Amino acid sequence: MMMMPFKMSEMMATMGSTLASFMFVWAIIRQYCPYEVRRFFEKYTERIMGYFYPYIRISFHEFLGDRLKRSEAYAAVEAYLSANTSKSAKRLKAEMGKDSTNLVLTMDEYERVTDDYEGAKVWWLSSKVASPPRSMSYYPEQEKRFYKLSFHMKYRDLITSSYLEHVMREGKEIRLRNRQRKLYTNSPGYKWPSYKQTMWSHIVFEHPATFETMAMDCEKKKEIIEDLVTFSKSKDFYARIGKAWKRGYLLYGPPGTGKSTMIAAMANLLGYDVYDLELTAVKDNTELRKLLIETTSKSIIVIEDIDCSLDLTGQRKKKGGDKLSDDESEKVSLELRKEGKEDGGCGSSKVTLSGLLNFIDGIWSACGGERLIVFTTNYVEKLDPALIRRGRMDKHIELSHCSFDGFKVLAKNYLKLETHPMFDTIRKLIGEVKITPADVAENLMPKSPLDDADKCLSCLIESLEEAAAAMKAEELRQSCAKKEDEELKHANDHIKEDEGLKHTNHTKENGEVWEDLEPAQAKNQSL
Ligand SMILES: Nc1ncnc2c1ncn2[C@@H]1O[C@H](COP(=O)(O)OP(=O)(O)OP(=O)(O)O)[C@@H](O)[C@H]1O
Ligand SMILES: [Mg+2]
Repeated sequence: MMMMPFKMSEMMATMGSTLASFMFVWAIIRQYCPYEVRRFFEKYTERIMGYFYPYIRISFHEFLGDRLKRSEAYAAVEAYLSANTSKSAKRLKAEMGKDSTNLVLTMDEYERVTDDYEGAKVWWLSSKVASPPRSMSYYPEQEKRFYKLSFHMKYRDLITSSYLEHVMREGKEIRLRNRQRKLYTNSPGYKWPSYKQTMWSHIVFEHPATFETMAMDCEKKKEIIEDLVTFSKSKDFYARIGKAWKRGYLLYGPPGTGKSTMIAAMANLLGYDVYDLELTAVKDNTELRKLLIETTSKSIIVIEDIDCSLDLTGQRKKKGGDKLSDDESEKVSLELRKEGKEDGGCGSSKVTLSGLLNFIDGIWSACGGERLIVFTTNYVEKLDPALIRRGRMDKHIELSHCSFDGFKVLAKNYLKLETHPMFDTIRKLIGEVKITPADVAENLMPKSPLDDADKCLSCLIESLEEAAAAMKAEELRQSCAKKEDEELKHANDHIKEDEGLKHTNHTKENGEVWEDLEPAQAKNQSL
């Protein structure tokens, strides 16, 4: 028993010196050995350490295997750490954020930060390893970045079930908030070369329109905003009622009333991407379905001017307007193909109404979820009722001529005016004439640096007066035309009456006919 302390201290000394020599060897290996040797030692030291080490470690690699796509989990961790730990980290990396307006700070390489979650302490390390150069590799760099999460094994359940879920959820939300939104198109002019797998091409979506800047009735605006926000928060509701999480909007009204502007405002309100679908460039229903599958969630699929996009009956029309038979249609198709005109370009689409209906609410339409489908048209009455029935186009929104409320929004946007002595005149005139918000906006736009608010408002009043005069002249012309029509009709009726008396045909019971006789004379003859 007396020997124990001595033996213990001796043992400790031996262990210490072994560890020191091990560390020394390890330092030399790290410094001078080639990658393969280093990796070999790393593997075995990690295994040995694993037996004694009370901590659990989880790695999140930026690229998994040979995949070129960045790992979603890594990106979520990166976003989470940049938002939650950039205040505690001492070494940070700065990168330009979206819109190139602000800097985003993230942990620098080999930086370690701590995080607390329900009483558990965890450590995050940002690191990278050098991977061996591959003979067939396309990319020259061989650094693989990863995050390592360490925590005590007593928190295993808490961390693996709850903390990681929390990190992923928050990270994804932060990424969504910070991401550059995109405007996609399937137009052939923008198509990727065929080796690219996607059918959509995109640019950054930067439209500045918001509901605040939209000129329209305040109540209607509020209702639309509430509808959109409710939709975006209704994932569970849609799941409960067994309906795909999507909603159709039909925007209709004359040109220049803000249909396209409203789509941009919707995208900006909800933070969605926009897929601008050019139907005439879609070859057939199969291609339409492929396009649908390639859209992501949190997006708006837009078909503008749906009434003139296609003949959505599934059949081509002859020049005279009659439908072609299937055979004739196929013949035309072949001819067009021979002439090289039917290659997916405009006007050669074989998308049918049923294909489009399937696109909107067929089984495939449920993939992805959280999507708005928006149609715009100037002529709602031209559309097939099946296309716009509730359930497909759930909300019909009419965008109409500019009201005084609408004008006030535009005056605030363009001239920073909330009130002005000229507003009364404008209120009176705008109630009498039909003017689109686009026309009002054009009048309020300063045309030279010297144009002030008074000049712009006078310009608008002038336009409104001209429109009022034109409207009165048109009303007068119409009432004159109506009067003339009535007089003409009256005169014609008289003539017909006279002629009716002179030229009535009279038939005897035996079938003989007397013509050009007065009715009384004819009656006498028949007797
Ligand atoms: N309601 C509105 N609020 C604010 N600006 C508007 C509104 N309507 C039109 N504008 C202005 O007019 C321009 C044209 O509007 P927009 O393209 O949205 O009209 P539209 O209804 O889509 O027309 P079209 O039927 O011809 O496609 C926009 O750039 C915008 O500046
Ligand atoms: Mg438009």
